[in-house]
Amino acid sequence: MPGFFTSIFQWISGLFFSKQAEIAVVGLQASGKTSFVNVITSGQWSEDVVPTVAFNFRKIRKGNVTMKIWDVAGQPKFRSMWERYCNGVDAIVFVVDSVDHDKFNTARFELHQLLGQPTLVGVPLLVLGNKNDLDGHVPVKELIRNLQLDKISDRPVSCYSCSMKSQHNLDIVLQWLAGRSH
Ligand SMILES: Nc1nc2c(ncn2[C@@H]2O[C@H](COP(=O)(O)OP(=O)(O)OP(=O)(O)O)[C@@H](O)[C@H]2O)c(=O)[nH]1
Ligand SMILES: [Mg+2]
Repeated sequence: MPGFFTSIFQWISGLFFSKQAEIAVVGLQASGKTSFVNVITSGQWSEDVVPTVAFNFRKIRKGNVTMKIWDVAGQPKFRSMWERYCNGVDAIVFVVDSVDHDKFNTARFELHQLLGQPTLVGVPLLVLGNKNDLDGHVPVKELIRNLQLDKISDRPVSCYSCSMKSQHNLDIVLQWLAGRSH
């Protein structure tokens, strides 16, 4: 019976205190965007993820926060779509494969190109250095340097090292996202 009253209380407080956050997840192909969305949605890690074509849309509820998430494809032919999905969101999540050193230059170029769009001025940015379960991953400090995140001054910027596979740091990532809700 106490469980019943707790559920009723949670339902009622959800009605009065519910918040929303709309989030766009972008980054180069195979950086782990879909894995990120899968893990935070279902808590399930899987090696078998197919490359995204165009985009996936997911809606999830974490506590009293409902998140609408655009998981946008990262292959070159889809990158011109990123701006459209980032326009009007509460946060942009840019996922980087922190082991794939050869792609840091391209990631930096695409990120700064995106942030240079007049429609996206001021939108908060979260950069995730993913795959830190693997040897050779770069730490946050190096990622900040490689992606020139210190040159971004027109919006709040955060950067975390994480792993979708081990779920390392996903708690602080979710906290950061919940902090963008309104
Ligand atoms: N070891 C490890 N592998 C990961 C991690 N996250 C994702 N992967 C793997 O990286 C590959 C690409 O993951 P996806 O989630 O499909 O990447 P994506 O960014 O959505 O790729 P596109 O949809 O093509 O843009 C898959 O084989 C995943 O299993 C991680 O944290 N650690
Ligand atoms: Mg994908």
